[in-house]
Amino acid sequence: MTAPWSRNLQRDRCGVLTVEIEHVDVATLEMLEQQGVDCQPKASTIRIIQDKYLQKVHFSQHAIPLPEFMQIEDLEGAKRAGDLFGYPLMIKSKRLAYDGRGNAVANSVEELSSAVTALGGFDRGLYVEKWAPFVKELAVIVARERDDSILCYPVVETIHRENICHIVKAPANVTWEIRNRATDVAYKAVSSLEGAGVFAVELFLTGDGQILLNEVAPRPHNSGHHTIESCYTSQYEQHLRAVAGLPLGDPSMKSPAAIMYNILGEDEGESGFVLAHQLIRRALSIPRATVHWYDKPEMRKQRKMGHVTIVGSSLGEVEEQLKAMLKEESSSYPSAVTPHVGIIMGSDSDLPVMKDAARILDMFAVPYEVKIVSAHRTPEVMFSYASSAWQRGIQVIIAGAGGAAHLPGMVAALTPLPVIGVPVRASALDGLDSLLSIVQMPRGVPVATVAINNATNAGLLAVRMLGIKDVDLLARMSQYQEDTKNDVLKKAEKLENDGWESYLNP
Ligand SMILES: Nc1cncn1[C@@H]1O[C@H](COP(=O)(O)O)[C@@H](O)[C@H]1O
Repeated sequence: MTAPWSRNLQRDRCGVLTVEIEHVDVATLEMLEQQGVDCQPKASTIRIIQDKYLQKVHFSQHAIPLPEFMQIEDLEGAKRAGDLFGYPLMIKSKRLAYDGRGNAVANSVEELSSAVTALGGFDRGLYVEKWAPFVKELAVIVARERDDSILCYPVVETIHRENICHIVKAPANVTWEIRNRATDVAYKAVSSLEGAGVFAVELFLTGDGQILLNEVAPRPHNSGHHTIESCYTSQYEQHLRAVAGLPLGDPSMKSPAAIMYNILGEDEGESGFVLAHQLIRRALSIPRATVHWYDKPEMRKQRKMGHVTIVGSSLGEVEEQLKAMLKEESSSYPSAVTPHVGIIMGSDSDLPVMKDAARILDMFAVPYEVKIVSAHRTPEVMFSYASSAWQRGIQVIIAGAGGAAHLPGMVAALTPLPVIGVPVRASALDGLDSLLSIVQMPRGVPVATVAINNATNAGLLAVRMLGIKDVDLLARMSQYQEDTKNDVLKKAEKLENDGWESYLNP
């Protein structure tokens, strides 16, 4: 196949690779210019990509699920579409529709003609779409090689305000099944097109779990800006690799979560610049935030002037930091260090035992939280704690309880995180009751159970689990084992040298 975007690759004497781009849309040009690329595009375009109506026809021919649509040429046609699809009705311009431009909603038949006028009239080339009852908007950046091989980036959630992309959350907070479905539709859509490079596939998630294709942008896209900081290969690098016929890079995320916030012009002119700079100042005080300023000469309301990406260990964490950044009076930000381990126990009477897990985590400098959560006395608290822990960035839960110790098992049933159970000796049965309550879990819901009252081992096991993706932590664990061994060797030597009687009565 031919690669529509690049035919001539040249390397100058300094080794700079020039990619001659032949087919490019206006948004790509803007994007490349923002990245400091000098663009001199040729005039030719690909119809299927430039004309959104034809693009939709193309996708429907490939049985890719999308909202119903039809072309309109006059007011009568628009009214017929309204009768067929109902209101609100989405009216779109076939070309040059992006960043909120080229879309208008008619809420009733009376609003049809003003919506059409707002789009520049029927001569612009319009089509209508049945309103998609979406609960979330998702997007997938898909990279396609010159040899047609395809790689997909993680599914993200895009949040729009007045039709303009406002926030992107990566990965999207949806089930694994929905992520797979979204990736599948994105993959099929890009497979049905021609060309090499990255494509942004915008999708609707409906209330009944359907994924509908909204639009495909054949270029790096706002929904992929986060990849610069959060993925092993940014969408820009990937785009160049793809058009240049070089091997594609790894599209997976190197940080568990990222949030991207578009800096939109809040006011015209100088006062808009002042407001944007205040926001940037706040963004710069967030430890893992990166500011991108596009250096556009003119500030206009709602114009994309730059963006901020915050990466972190969970969506909950980066969302909190973004929230703080957007509060104008805010001067302090939630620390980048969120607890990695949750230590929970059924009662404060368990604390003398459970404190040992906290001591170990302190020793290894692992951030943690300690809470009282009872499966029987505060079941609602237990439910919300366990079901939100993952999103908040907790990676391991240590749960201790005595007697009818149901806390670890119930928590394990409510979270995909590993749960370590500590049987606490709390009753007349000497802890055997809690040991059996914790260890005898049904198949499918595992709890790693330590010995009665041995919260120390729970702490150590949590450190080992976290060490899987933290080489420093694993090295410290190895040192701890070395120190423990040396302690024993020293004692053995002393016993050998002093004899047992003076060892016991020094
Ligand atoms: N199983 C259970 C449910 N809610 C609390 N417990 C456990 O009951 C024991 C006695 O709690 P308390 O001292 O508050 O009476 C504690 O070990 C506590 O984990």
